[in-house]
Amino acid sequence: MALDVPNLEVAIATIHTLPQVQFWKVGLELFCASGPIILDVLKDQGKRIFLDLKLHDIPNTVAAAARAIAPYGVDFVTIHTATGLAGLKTAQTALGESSTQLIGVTLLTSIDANTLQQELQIPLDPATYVERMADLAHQAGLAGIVCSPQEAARVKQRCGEAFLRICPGIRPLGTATGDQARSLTPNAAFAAGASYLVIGRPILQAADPAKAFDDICRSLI
Ligand SMILES: O=c1ccn([C@@H]2O[C@H](COP(=O)(O)O)[C@@H](O)[C@H]2O)c(=O)[nH]1
Repeated sequence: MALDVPNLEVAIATIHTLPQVQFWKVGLELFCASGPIILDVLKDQGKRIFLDLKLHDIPNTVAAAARAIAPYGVDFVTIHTATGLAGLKTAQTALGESSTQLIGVTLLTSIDANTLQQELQIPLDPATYVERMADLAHQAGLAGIVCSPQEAARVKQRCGEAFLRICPGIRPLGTATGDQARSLTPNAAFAAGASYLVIGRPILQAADPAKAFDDICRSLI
């Protein structure tokens, strides 16, 4: 679950409201507000951690950032695949013996074909662009990628089962799509080959977040 909340106090309250959640994603908003202390809070409670910092810089800088992140002992950390092969490789090497798995963000799930082709002037459809980025991440030795559930099946077929497909852009029926442009329901996402689903607002903004979480889990059985 995405712990997309504004500060440490709200984060702690949210973790207590949803004790059944075992794997939390800490993103830019919370990490900038709280710093690494939120990681200690989650570790003290035995939770798994996905640190979604989406590194994107020159190879020397992403490697230095990865070296600084390694001692946190999180499960996953993200880097944009558009960093390029050299940056992906140096970041992967910089994590060294750490158990943290490096995950490449291929194409943000908020980007649709029109934005990709007209605004960003990339002459590919999203699925083809994601495939290219998945290939780069695979070649660089990363553990997997973030992609939309709409591309999960193609990436699984291309890069193999062991290469993780972590999918945000998850929207249970009847929930607002918001800024997510390439989404699927939880059930359809797993059926398409997602290894992990990342879900934030459909649970956090529900009238009863614990019920929303349980309903999603039940929909997967
Ligand atoms: O391509 C991406 C990469 C990361 N995210 C993150 O996932 C969650 C999704 O939250 P929702 O509220 O369920 O939309 C959020 O933290 C994003 O930063 C993504 O959506 N797409």
